[in-house]
Amino acid sequence: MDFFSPNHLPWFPASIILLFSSLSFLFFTKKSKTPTNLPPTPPTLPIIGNLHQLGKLPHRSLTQLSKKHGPVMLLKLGQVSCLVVSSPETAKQVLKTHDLECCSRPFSHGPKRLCYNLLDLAFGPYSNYWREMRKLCVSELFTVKRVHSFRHIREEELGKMITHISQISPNNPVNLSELVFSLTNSIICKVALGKSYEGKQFESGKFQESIDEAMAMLSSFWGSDFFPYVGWFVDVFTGLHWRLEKCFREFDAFFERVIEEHLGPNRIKSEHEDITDILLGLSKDETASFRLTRNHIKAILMDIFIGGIDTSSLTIVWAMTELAKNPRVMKKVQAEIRSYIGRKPKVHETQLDKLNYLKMVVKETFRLHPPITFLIPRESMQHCKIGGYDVYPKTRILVNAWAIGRDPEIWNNPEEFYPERFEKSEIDFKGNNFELLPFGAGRRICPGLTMGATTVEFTLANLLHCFDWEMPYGMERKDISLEEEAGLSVYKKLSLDLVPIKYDWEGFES
Ligand code: HEM
Repeated sequence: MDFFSPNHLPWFPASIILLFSSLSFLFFTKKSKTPTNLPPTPPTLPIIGNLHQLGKLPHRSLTQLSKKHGPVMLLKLGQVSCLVVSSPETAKQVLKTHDLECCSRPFSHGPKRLCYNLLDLAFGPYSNYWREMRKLCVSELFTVKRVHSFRHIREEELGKMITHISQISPNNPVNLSELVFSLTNSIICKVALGKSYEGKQFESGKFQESIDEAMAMLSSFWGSDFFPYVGWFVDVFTGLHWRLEKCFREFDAFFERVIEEHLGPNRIKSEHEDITDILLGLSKDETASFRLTRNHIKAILMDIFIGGIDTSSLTIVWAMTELAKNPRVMKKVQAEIRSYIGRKPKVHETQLDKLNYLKMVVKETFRLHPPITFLIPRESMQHCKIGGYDVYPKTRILVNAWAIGRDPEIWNNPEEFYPERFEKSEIDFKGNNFELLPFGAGRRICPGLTMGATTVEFTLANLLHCFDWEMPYGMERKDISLEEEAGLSVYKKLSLDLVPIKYDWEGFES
């Protein structure tokens, strides 16, 4: 039969259509027959899915769920598919083997507004822009050399805190949670902005409250993130929209003032550049791959505030809490520091490398209390397999670093604070060991790792060198609370109050 003869011409297009529809039928039927191997999902409720199972402390609830359903689970959070991984092997697959497929960030309304339409590093999706921005930040702001150049700031601010504690009347407790927050806040303000701000710049009058509010906006449950089309109504109804707008305006006005001060004629040029100086300098570079605008600078400053203050301060507070509960470890780490430093009044940053047991104490603190328990959520961009299960694009991914740190398959007596476990172990927190992930790993690993770890070690070394720490009158060690409160980071719910006893150098024998 000649299909091209004029008599058969109408059949030709019809057959083509038929052929294509049969092929596509076969193709789709074949595809639907390919078994998709989705990870196990705990039982869901209509509409909300697994949201009701998150509870007040999601890192703990999801650890419990993973004990039942395994180290790879697929949750339904409203309309959003969310993969939760809770073992070193599966974390490695997300953060290393499939890092490229899994290194975007899910969209969220809080970060979008606070981080200038996601011009920042921490919450921006993976893109050419993000890669360039990360390169610029890593090579200009977060190098080891740069971290060392801010040493004078850490020394000055810590010196002030030690003097303040020394002046507390005998037997009076100090609120270490408040003091340490104020310390890391002053350090980050001076590093980023050149001077410390007490909070007068904000309506609340308290810097901590403004930072807390920003953290709340970033970690809040945004209805519109999980229920497209209708969720915005929940956000308006709960007042979140209004709070976000107010928080953004306050920070924006604050950053604007700081930038104006840096550009103004009255600015006294200091021998030390702060991060705003560096960014303003880079914004004049016409050869750069992209031109930094004010919004880029403000977005990076926002990341530094959000990423740098709470994470370091709450690690120091958790470490002091565990040490106060474990006098054996406290004495051992103090003996190490004091025998190495001798009668000198302070520990210098250059001496930290010799304090091996202190470093183990810090690792043990990160193991039990990683500040960002799920890291910052990631989002897959392409299909990949994690733990043998299919993961499709646009899946939100949570790595439960908290669960991994307490997994009895990996750690002996995981609930015990026992720094000696790191004595003969190579495990570190720099992103190569997936058993210990306080800073994450892969393309999105925390660029402030050196800055954060140095602040934590340096502060602890000096607090432990200069003072002995006793319990407040009428309180026993077992009364010290380990209760947590979850936000973007996991805090100690009740403040840590301890009595500082100035160390008696006369009686010291080295
Ligand atoms: C003890 C201190 C700190 C801890 C535990 C910590 C932890 C983390 C974690 C878990 C992440 C997410 C990693 C991932 O998604 O895989 C992160 C990202 C980030 N951190 Fe830190 N951090 C600390 C200190 C700092 C400091 C001091 C700064 C800045 C001055 C900083 C800036 C950032 C930024 C900008 C990101 C986003 C990186 C990206 O998405 O590319 N952090 N941090």
